[in-house]
Amino acid sequence: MGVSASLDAASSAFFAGPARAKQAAGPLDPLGYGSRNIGGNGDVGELEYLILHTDPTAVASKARVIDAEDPSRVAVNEYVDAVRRLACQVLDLLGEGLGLRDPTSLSRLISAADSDSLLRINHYPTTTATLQGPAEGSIGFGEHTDPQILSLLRANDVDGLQVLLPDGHGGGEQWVQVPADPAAFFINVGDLLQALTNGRLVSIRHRVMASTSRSRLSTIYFAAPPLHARISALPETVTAVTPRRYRPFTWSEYKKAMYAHRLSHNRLDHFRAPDNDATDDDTNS
Ligand SMILES: O=C(O)CCC(=O)C(=O)O
Ligand SMILES: [Fe+2]
Repeated sequence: MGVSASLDAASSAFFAGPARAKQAAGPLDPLGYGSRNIGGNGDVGELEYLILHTDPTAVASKARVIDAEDPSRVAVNEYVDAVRRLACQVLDLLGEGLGLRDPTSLSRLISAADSDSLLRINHYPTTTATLQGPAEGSIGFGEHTDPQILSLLRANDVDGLQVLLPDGHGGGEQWVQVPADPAAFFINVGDLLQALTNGRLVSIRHRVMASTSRSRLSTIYFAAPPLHARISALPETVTAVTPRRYRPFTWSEYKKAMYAHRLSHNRLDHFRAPDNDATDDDTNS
């Protein structure tokens, strides 16, 4: 069985298990098992999920819950190793594309031994699997941007993911369905990558709509820097015409802002460079 199939099998078995066993992986502190409650500020969704820290010691202690048969937690560790390598390759290509003097400066942020990266496994149950059951068209996972650097999402063949495309032709912003493709990765720019590239790359708003008939299983690797990492626009992205948009901050500071607000909040707004406020697109009316 391939790396992805092994993890999917372990995840499906975990979510199909008794509530008591799932609760044993929680409570969210903030990592662990959660259900419906998807934010500290009243955000709810029609899903259950498991969040694991990706450092090998944390995987060894927490991944036991989805990998009970396997004492070395092979499924989770192998998956994390593979997606971390893929994330580094994507970041190196972006580094090249952006013309960075050191194209590896982005990937080095996430490959540090103390990186704060996470693995999140979401399970969106069907109507028959839940007591109340989601109504067709209800929100599975509310709109948000991913806060980290890069997200690598893989899901089964059940649709639901949508992205908010900016107003291109005067018709306003539009939610667009991302067709499910179990063989593909959906790669999301996170808020930190937007800040690091001074807004050249944009963290896109997305959400998941619930389905009543088939359950969606998605696995997302959130590539993050170490907590103390200083996030500041790469010098190559700051020019006379594109002045610094955000003040430097640490990932730890950013996480605090994240926990203080609702999921849908635009957290980067709190980190705007002071002298850039007047020149920004949305404040110059
Ligand atoms: O489950 C999905 O397909 C997306 C969920 C998501 O956006 C997230 O966990 O950040
Ligand atoms: Fe997300």
